[in-house]
Amino acid sequence: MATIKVNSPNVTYTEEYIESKYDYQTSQVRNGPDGTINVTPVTTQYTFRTERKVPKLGVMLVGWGGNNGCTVTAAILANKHKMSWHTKEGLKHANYFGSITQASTVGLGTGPEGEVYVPMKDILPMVDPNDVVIDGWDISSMNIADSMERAKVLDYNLQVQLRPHMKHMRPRPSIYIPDFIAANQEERADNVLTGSKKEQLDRIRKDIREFKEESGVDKVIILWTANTERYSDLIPGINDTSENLLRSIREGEKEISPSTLFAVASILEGVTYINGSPQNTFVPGALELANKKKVFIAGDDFKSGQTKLKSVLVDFLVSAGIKPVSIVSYNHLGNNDGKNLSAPQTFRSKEISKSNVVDDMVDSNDILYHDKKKPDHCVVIKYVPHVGDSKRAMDEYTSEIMMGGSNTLVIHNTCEDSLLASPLIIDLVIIAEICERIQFKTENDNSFQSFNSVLTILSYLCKAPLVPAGTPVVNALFKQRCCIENIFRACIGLAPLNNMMLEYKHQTIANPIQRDNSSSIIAMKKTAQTNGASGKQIIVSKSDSDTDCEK
Ligand SMILES: NC(=O)c1ccc[n+]([C@@H]2O[C@H](COP(=O)([O-])OP(=O)(O)OC[C@H]3O[C@@H](n4cnc5c(N)ncnc54)[C@H](O)[C@@H]3O)[C@@H](O)[C@H]2O)c1
Ligand SMILES: O=P([O-])([O-])O[C@@H]1[C@@H](O)[C@H](O)[C@@H](O)[C@H](O)[C@@H]1O
Repeated sequence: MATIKVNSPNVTYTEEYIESKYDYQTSQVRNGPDGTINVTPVTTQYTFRTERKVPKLGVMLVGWGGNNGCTVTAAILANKHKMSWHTKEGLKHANYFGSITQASTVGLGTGPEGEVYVPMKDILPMVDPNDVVIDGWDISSMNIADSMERAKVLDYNLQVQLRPHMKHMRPRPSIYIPDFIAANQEERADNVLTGSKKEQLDRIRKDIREFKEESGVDKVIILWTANTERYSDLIPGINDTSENLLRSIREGEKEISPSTLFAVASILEGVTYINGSPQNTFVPGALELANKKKVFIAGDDFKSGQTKLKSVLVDFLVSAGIKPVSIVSYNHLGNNDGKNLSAPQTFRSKEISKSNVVDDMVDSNDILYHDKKKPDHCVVIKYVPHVGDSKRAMDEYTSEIMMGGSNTLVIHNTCEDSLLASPLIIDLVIIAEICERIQFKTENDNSFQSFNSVLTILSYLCKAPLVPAGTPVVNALFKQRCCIENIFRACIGLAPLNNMMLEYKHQTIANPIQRDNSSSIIAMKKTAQTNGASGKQIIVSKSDSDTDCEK
C-alpha cells in the first residue's frame, strides 16, 4: 500500500475524520424553443467527511449454509490464516480475486514512469475482510464445514485445513414459508422457527442483538444469500406503507415473505440490509421503513457472471455504434440454487433480474434504437445435477453492423458460480460499511447528511440495482464502477480520472514519461507495489505543511 501525499489545501486530516472540499461538476440540459439543446455547466461544492476509525464488523448471512454462504466464510478464513493447498495443478494460495476492493486498483495520476495505481482498499480506511466475524441463519441445520463439503466448490485439501475452523459454526434457525421458494427445498428445512410472523420477527431481532453482544463487534451488516423467492404481490393496505407492513406482520399476513421479514428486522435494529437475490424483498412498505429509520438497504441479485458480462458487452457494442438486436443467455448448473430455480415462480424472479440489465444502454442511443424496439432477449436456466456449482453458460449476441451486415458473438463460460458471487458479498458489506462512515454537505447545507437509505453506490454488484424514486437506473458496468471509484476519490479531494491525457498532446511534452532504469524511478514503482501488502493509508497532506500522518 502506498503512503501517498496529495498536496491539496482542500483536504484536512483530524484524529477522527478525513474532510475534503470537492467541486462536483455536472451539466443541466434543456431543449430550447427552436430545437436548440441548451447545456449549462453546474459546479456544486461538496464537503465530504469520512470517519477514520475502522470498526470491528460482524456480518450475518441469511442462507449461511448455502454454497455462497459457506464459500465466502471459507474464503475469509483461508485468507485470514494465509492458507495454501496442493492441487493437481500445483500449490494454490488463498486470495480475494473477483473483489474490486481487495483485488482491483485505482489510478492516482501520472508519475515519471506513467500511471500510478494503488489497491482500491487503500483509497479510504476500509474494513479488512480477514477481520470480519460471520454468523447467520439457515433453514438447514448443517454446520458450515459440512455445508462446505455439500457445496463441492472448494478443493478437498483446502477443505481439510478449513474444517477445524468451521465445524463449530452452526446457522441459527430461520423463517421458512414454503410458498415463497421451490417445493424441492423442503427436504433441507430442518432448522426452522415456529410461532407467528411477529414472534419470528422478534426472534430474528433478538438474534441480531445477541450476536452483536456476544461477538463484541462494533456493528453488524445483514446480507441475504438464501434461496431466490417468488415475487411478493404488492397489495394496497398490506405492504404499501411502513405502517401497513408492520401491521400486516402483527396480523400474520401470509403475503409477507421471509426476506421481507428479515429486512424489517434488520431495519428496526438499525442494521444495513443487502439483498443478494432477485426477489422484490423491498416492497414499498419496507422502502418507506428504511427511509424513516435512516437505515441503508441495497440490492437486488448479485451481478456475478452472465449478467456482469452482458452489462459490459452491450455497453461496448452500443457505445461503438453497433446495434445488438438479439441476446440469448442460456446456462445450466447443478447446485441447490439451480434446483430452487427449477420452479417456475422462483425462475421468474431471476428471469426479470437477468433481463432488465440492458435497458439503460439501449435507451442511451436513439440513432440505433430510433424505433424504440429493444433487442430480443431470452434467458434460459436449466438444472443439471451432475455439473454442481460449475455453471455452464452460453451466450449469443447478434448485432446489426454497417450496411446491412450482421455480427454474432458466441461466448461459452464455465465457472464455479459461488466463486464469482463470494467476492461480491465481501465488496457489498465492505463498501456498505464505509458508506456508514461517510457524510457530506453542499455549500447550501448547514449540516452534514448521510447517503440516502437506498445505497445505489452498490449497483455495480447487483443485477437489478435498487434505486430511490426519481433516480435513473444505471446498469453499464464501468459507469457503475466509476461511481464507486469517484466517490472514494472525492472523499480524499481527488477529481475523477478524465483520461484526456492533455499533458501528452502539447507540441512539447513538458514531463515525458522516463523509460530509463534510474534507481529512483524503479524504487518508487517498487515502493508503490511492495507497500501494496502492508496496509497503510493514503495520506493527503496540505501543501503548506509536510505533515505526514503515517498510519
Ligand atoms: N453466482 C451465484 O452464486 C449467484 C449469483 C447471483 C445471485 N445468486 C443468488 O444467491 C442466493 C444463494 O445462492 P447459492 O448458490 O448460495 O444458493 P444455495 O441454494 O446453495 O444457498 C441458499 C441457502 O439458503 C437457505 N435458505 C433458503 N431459504 C431460507 C430462509 N428463509 N432463511 C434462511 N436460509 C434459507 C438454503 O437452505 C440454502 O442453504 C440465491 O438466491 C441465488 O439466486 C447467486
Ligand atoms: O450472475 P449471472 O451469471 O448473470 O446469473 C446467474 C444465473 O445465470 C444462474 O443460473 C443462477 O443460478 C445464479 O444465481 C446467477 O443469478
